[in-house]
Amino acid sequence: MLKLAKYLKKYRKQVIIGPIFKLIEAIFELIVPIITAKMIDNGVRTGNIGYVWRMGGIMLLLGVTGLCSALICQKLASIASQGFGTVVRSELYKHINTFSHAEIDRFGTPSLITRMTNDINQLQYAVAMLIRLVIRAPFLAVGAIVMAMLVDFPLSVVFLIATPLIAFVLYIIMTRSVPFFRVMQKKLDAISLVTREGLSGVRVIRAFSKQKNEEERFNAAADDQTGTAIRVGKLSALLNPLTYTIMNFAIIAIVWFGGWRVDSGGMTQGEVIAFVNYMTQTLLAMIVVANLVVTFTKAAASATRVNEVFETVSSVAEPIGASVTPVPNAPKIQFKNVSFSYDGPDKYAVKNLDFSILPGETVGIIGGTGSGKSTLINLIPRFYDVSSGEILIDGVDVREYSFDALRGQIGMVPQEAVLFSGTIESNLRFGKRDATEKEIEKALKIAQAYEFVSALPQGLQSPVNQGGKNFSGGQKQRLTIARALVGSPQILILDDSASALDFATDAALRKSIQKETSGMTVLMVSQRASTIRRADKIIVLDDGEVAGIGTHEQLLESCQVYQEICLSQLSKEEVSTK
Ligand SMILES: Nc1ncnc2c1ncn2[C@@H]1O[C@H](COP(=O)(O)OP(=O)(O)OP(=O)(O)O)[C@@H](O)[C@H]1O
Repeated sequence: MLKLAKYLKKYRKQVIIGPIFKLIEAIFELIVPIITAKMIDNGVRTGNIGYVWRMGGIMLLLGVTGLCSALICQKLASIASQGFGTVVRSELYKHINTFSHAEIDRFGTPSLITRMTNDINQLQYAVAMLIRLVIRAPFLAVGAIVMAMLVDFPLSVVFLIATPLIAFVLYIIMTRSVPFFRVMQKKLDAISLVTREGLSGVRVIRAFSKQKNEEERFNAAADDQTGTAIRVGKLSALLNPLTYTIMNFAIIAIVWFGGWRVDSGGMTQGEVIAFVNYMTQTLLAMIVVANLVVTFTKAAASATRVNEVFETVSSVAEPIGASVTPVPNAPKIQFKNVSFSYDGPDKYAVKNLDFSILPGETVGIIGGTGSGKSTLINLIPRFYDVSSGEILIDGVDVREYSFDALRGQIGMVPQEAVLFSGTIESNLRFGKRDATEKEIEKALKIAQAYEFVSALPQGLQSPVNQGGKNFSGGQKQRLTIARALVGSPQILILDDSASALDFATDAALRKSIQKETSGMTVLMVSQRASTIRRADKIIVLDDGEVAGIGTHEQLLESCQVYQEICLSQLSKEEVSTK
C-alpha cells in the first residue's frame, strides 16, 4: 500500500490537516461527559437551573464546533481520496496502454477493469478513512479510558477488565473474517469475467438460445461470492451482540460499584454517568478500529492487485529517442528465422519464418485455422515481440523503431472489425486527424464503402454506436479498411478483413486495392484461396511453419498444403485459371 502513497503527495495538506480537525472533534467528545457530570452534580442535584443552562450552552457550543470540525475534515478527506483515486486510475490506465498484447492476455481484460474500478474504489475509501478515522478512533478509545481513570481511578478497573475482553472478541472475529475479504475480491473478478462475456457475446448467446446457461453461469459465480459474503456476514454478525454484552455487563458493574463509591463519598452521581458515557465511547471507538482493520485489509489486497499491474513491465519495450535510417534497396519487410511462442518455448505458434517482401508487393498469407497467420502479422507492428529471430522493415529491426515511427507506417485491419462510438468521420480520422476530405473519400472508395456511406442521410456524420453495432458485419469491415487507408500507410495489413464481404465486393475490393495503392506493400491474410490467389506472392502456413512460398501457379505445382486448400475451395477451372 505504501508504494501507492506517492500518489497522495499532491494531497499532503489534506492528509495532515484533516485528522487535526477530527482530533478537535474527538477532544470535544471526551469533554462532554465531564460537563454532563458537572451539570448533574452542580445543576440538577442542587436545582440550579442557571447552571444547567450554562452547561447546556457549553455542550451545544462544543457540539456545533465539533460538527464544523468534522465537516471540514470530511471535505478534506473527500478532496484527497477522490483526487488520489483519479490520479491512480489515470496513471494505471496510462501504464496499461504501454502493455503489449502479451501482458493484456496475461491479466485478462475483465481483471484489468475490476482493478481500475473496484480496487481503486477500495483504495479511495481507505484514504478517506485514513484521514477521518485512523487517528480519531484509537485516540477516542484510549482517551475515554484515560478520562475515566482521571475521574475515578478505582472504578476504572472495570475498564481495564472490559476493554481487553472486547479487544479479544474483536481480534478473534477479525482474524477469522479478514482472509474471506481477500477471497471475495478474487470472486468479484470471476463475476466480472462472466458478466463481460455474457454481455459482449449476447447476440451469440441468443442465437444459440443459451440465455439459461449464461444465467446459470452468472448465478454460479454470484452464488459463490454470496456464499463467502454470508460466511463473513455470520462472523461479523457476532461482533455487536458479543461486544455489547460485554459493554452492558461493564455498565452494570460501573453502576453497581459506582453506587458503592457514591455511598462512601468517593464519587458523585454525575461522575458515574460520565463513566457510563466513557464506556460507550470506548466500545464504539474499538468497533470503528476493528472496521478500519477490515477496510485496510481489503485496501491492502486491492493495493497488491493494483501494484501488480504497475510493476508489470511491457515485454515490448520502446527504444528511447530512437531514430532509424532505412537501408537503401532493402526488402520492405523481412522475417529472419522468426519463431514466437505465447506460452513458453515448448509450444511455438510460428516457427523458423524466413522470407522477404519487396516494396509495393501484394502478399497473400493462407493456411488452416490456428496455423499462425494472425500471429505472423501481429509480430510486424510489435503487438508481440519475437521469441527468436528478427523482423526488419526497410532493413532495420522493428525493435529499433519508436512505436510512432513503426506503427505510423502500418495500416492494420484486425480480424475483428472494431469501431468506436462517434461518427463515421471521427472513426475514419482515427489514425490521421488532419486527413483531407479527398483522402477520406479515396479511402472509402477503395474500401468499397463510399456508396453505402453516401446513401446514409447524414453521410460521414452518421452516428456510430458503441462497437459499431448499428452497422452490418460487412459494412464494419469496409469502414475499418477505409480507416486504415486514410493515412496512406506504406504497409497495409488485412487480417481476414474481408471475410464478411460477398464474393463480388471482395473481388472489387482486391481490384481497387491493387489499382489505387501502387507503392503500398499489402499483406492479405485469408482463409479464402480466391482472395489471395492473384497476389504477387503467397505464403502458405501449416502448423506455424512455412509450407510454401510462391505465386498461385508455383504453389499449385510445388506445395501440397496449398493444393489441398485450393481444391477444397475452388472448382478445377478456378484453380487452373489465372
Ligand atoms: N493470445 C494467445 N494466447 C495464447 N495462444 C494463442 C493466442 N493467440 C493465438 N494463440 C495460439 O497460436 C496458434 C496460432 O494462432 P493464430 O491466431 O495465429 O492462427 P490463425 O492462423 O490466424 O488462425 P485463424 O485463421 O483461425 O484466425 C494457435 O494454436 C492459437 O491457439
